Amino acid sequence: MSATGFSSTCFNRSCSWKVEKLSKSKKQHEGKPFVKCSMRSSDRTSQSTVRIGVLGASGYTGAEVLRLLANHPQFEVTLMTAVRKAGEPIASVFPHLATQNLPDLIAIEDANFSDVDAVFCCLPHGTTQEIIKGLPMHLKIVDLSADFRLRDISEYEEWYGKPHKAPDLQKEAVYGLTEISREEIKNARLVANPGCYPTSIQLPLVPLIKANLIEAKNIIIDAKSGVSGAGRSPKENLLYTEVAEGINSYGVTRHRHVPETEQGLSDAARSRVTISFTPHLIPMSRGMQSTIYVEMAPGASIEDLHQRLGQFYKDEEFVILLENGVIPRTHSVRGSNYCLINVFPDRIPGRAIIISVIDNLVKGASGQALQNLNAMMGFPENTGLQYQPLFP
Ligand SMILES: NC(=O)C1=CN([C@@H]2O[C@H](COP(=O)(O)OP(=O)(O)OC[C@H]3O[C@@H](n4cnc5c(N)ncnc54)[C@H](OP(=O)(O)O)[C@@H]3O)[C@@H](O)[C@H]2O)C=CC1
Ligand SMILES: CC(=O)N[C@@H](CCC(=O)OP(=O)(O)O)C(=O)O
Repeated sequence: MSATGFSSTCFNRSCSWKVEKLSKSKKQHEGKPFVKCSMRSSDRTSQSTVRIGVLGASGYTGAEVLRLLANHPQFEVTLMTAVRKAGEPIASVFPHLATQNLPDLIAIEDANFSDVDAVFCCLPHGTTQEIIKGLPMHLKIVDLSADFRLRDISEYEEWYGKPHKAPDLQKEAVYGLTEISREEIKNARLVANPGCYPTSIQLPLVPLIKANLIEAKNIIIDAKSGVSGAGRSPKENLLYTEVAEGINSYGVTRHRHVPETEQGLSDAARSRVTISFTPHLIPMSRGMQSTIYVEMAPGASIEDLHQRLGQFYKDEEFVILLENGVIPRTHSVRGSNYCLINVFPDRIPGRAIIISVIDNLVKGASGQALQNLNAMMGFPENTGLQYQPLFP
């Protein structure tokens, strides 16, 4: 019994121990995650618990992994790293996570990876490949950066402008677009989690290209992202004054998600696909929309495209084809792992407009990463991911 005369079961993950309630009012917090486990995390580790490291836990995708894991009964965060924020408790970096029982942030050099079973790498591009190289072989790794997404190392070096530091690891990395590569992901040790734009584009296009319902040429993508897509590190172009009340195109003709997207579409087409892609930064914190203009194959109709996507994703929990005419909105996926898609007739005969929306931090990053680790560890893919969208 706690001082308030009330005890409750720890809400965080698989802990079945009694915990002390922090609030005076039982009614106010009953059944909600406003309880703090009084045990040390090492006491809670049991055989069924998977010990998780979050590298880069003080960034946006790291924070999102932590938020999602609060609802995961088997994954227990035992290691969290940072650079500028190393040494700080998570509550001082992210007060919204203050009620979770999490270890303090430490420098990666001080991490003991033998006490961890799996890691989410939420680190900047280029740093990940060096760090992963030094990790023990028993670890399952989901890398959220772009370091292992491009199979062709020379293409990586061309688009990222530097030599790849772990080309051997690239060979074993599996590209983690879950709904498309599930079987390989299940057996992978290292998964390269897709970029947010490539996720929102490939999910609708891959099934259509595979079924020869659209031409794998003349594909035009106009995409928009919320500002969290650029990470939490301060940058001049991300200042409120630069982003608010405006729209900023960037990476015009040369965004690094072009080769990643073309790689996936080319695999689907079994021939080289090139795309026109222009991303935009828009004044919202999270969310992403890709509006995609395609040429239908001779004889194909909007109904054929709609039917194919509905059929392809009928057993998928997270990819949803909307009813005819319903417009996907970023508000309808905010905070969730869903991708909503729909197909519309273009005024130009023979062409179609496809709209796809995701939350860049969830299906576009941490949610898909958790979906992948679930698959790799043999858990139901939706574990910890059953958040309804936050609307409006
Ligand atoms: N944001 C998004 O929507 C998406 C991001 N991604 C990718 O995920 C990765 C993480 O992105 P995001 O969370 O947005 O980035 P942030 O900039 O928000 O966070 C980066 C994290 O990495 C740490 N870090 C910075 N430099 C180093 C270093 N040299 N060595 C070790 N750790 C370091 C930071 O620590 P500290 O804060 O202490 O400096 C922080 O914890 C990136 O590769 C990004 O491209 C992928 C899909 C979508
Ligand atoms: C708004 C914004 O800046 N977005 C990022 C994309 C974030 C993402 O998906 O992915 P990766 O960085 O992991 O490739 C960009 O355009 O570079």
